[in-house]
Amino acid sequence: MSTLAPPHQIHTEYDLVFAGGGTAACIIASRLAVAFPDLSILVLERGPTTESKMEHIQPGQFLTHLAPESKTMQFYTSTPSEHVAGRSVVVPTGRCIGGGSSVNFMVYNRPSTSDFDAWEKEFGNAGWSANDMIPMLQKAETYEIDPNKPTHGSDGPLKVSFGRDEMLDIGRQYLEIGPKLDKNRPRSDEGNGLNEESINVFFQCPKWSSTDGCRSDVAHPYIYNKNLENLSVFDGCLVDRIVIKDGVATGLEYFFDTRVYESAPQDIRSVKALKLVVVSAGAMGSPPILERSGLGKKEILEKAGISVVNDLSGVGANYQDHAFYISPYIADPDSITFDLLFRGDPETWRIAREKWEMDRSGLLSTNIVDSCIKMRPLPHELDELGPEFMDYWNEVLANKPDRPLFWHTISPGLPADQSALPPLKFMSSASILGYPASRGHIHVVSKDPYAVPDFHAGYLSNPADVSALRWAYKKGRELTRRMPAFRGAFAPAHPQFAADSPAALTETRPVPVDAPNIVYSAEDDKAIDANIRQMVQTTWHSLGTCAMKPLPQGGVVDSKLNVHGVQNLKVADLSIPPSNVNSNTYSTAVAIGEKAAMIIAEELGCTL
Ligand SMILES: Cc1cc2nc3c(=O)[nH]c(=O)nc-3n(C[C@H](O)[C@H](O)[C@H](O)COP(=O)(O)OP(=O)(O)OC[C@H]3O[C@@H](n4cnc5c(N)ncnc54)[C@H](O)[C@@H]3O)c2cc1C
Repeated sequence: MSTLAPPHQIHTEYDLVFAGGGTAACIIASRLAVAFPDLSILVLERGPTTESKMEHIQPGQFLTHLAPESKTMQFYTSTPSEHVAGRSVVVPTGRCIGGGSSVNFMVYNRPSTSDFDAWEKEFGNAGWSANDMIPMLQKAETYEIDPNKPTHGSDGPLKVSFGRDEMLDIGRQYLEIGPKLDKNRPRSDEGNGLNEESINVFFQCPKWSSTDGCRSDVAHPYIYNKNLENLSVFDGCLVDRIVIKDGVATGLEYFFDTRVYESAPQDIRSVKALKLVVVSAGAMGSPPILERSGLGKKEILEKAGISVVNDLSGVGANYQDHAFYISPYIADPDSITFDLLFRGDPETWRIAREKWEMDRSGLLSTNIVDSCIKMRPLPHELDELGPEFMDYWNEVLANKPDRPLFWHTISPGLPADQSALPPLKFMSSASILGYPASRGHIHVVSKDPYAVPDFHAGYLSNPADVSALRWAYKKGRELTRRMPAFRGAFAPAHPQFAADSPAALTETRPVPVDAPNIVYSAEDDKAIDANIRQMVQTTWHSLGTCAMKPLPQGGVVDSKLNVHGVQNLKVADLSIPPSNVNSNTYSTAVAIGEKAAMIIAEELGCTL
């Protein structure tokens, strides 16, 4: 990590200037730089460079970025909330060139057709339906698993594969036991077909990595490996605000970020954008930049001492994530899991490094998710979810059969703070809520770009979300207790059931597949709900804070990504989805990046 003054030679003007150099930004900037060799493009990223760094190349290093002292992650602490047992949840986001793509867990998952269709039909955004967006997904990827599979891509820059090695045994057991336990949910070779057929099937989970054991970030294929002369991407540049004159965005003001360049002078610098400013700082980074520029809700800006340029009430509102609920179980000590790697065990790391260097195999060549299911209640299961779930069901899911309620896996290891864990091997039953009903916000509280924002994650403020995760707990537990590697629940992280309850955590060996399911009492359900509120955390899928909607509905950008009421200013990243997408969001950020590049290219007079 460099701590010297930045060596950058940043000119005073460029044609296009980007605030943020993450997933969407790298794609847009690269596509435009290739299409328009005469255009000068600048990307200012606050985090460090990622070029050729092993922690961004070896997939198995994903958890290292979440260490508290990490310089590649920005941590946002939410205000304490009664809905999560008085806790302040922490939401990290990628903070480096490549953004989330360079630090994420590489789980490959794609939205449902109805997710994109809603953006067009329900929010009036022409050009954003699934028919428009599926080609964007295809353009970006090479689906190494089967390049000819419908809706997948065959020659895009991002590689998708099952990784270098065979699945780890816990992933294999999940795929074997799941369909045996649940006859209505068979195994399939496609869980990402974006349609109804991909729901309620157990499938091997693809990864955003190549068969040669490397992470598929955006920074390497779109930026570093292309070496484009008209594209400058600079690290350690914290964008403070957009310069807006007479309703037109004319450039950016920025500092050199002290977390990357400790000794850099802290004077404010400016750069002109002759044609366009693109804010692409992610769902947590874009609203603060807009607000510091006077674009936001009047009352919030005035309270922060910022002059209002345009009263846009939607900036920073509508915050969404996918609530994540992990229930850890103890695994057979002979299982292969990530736990020793997570704990930093030197011998495990030595072997993993040797394997990766030898033939790109081993734990460092993979992530922690080998198999999964996108689960949706069947008609006869709806009663199990309770009455407070039904309004939500009718509104969000009932008429959209391609939407899951949650995504589920059982992972070999426990990706958590290791300092508090006993030296066991774990398997984690993990559920990610597809379309949480709860909403939060992120707003600035002052002009200072280093000031901690007012962030409220909003998790579980709607009881329907708790009902969904309660059901997920029960489903996950039934599957886990039948897996051969099961050696009992890790009780401190589970609901505190009464000792005489049939739900008490007494089992220490697997039960037969045809064993009866556990019957939970109303008291047990309360214990589960309390545990959900204690345990729920981020899935790192922040989105929706500069929603693409009409202004009267609280929209921030229009369907061409123009900020309402300002010329030459677009937002393009995961802040723009007006509604959520089923599960892991990298693919959606990629599709938005490809779409934004197309929109801007068309406006500049060329078809991509
Ligand atoms: C830990 C983690 C695990 C994840 N796991 C998965 C997964 O397994 N599968 C999946 O599909 N998705 C996953 N995701 C989510 C996915 O990676 C993100 O949703 C996606 O990358 C977001 O893309 P984006 O372009 O919107 O923003 P980002 O990629 O976050 O880019 C925004 C960039 O802007 C920069 N920035 C912010 N403010 C400023 C400023 N003021 N000045 C300059 N630069 C600024 C940030 O540093 C960042 O680099 C994960 C994310 C994280 C953080």
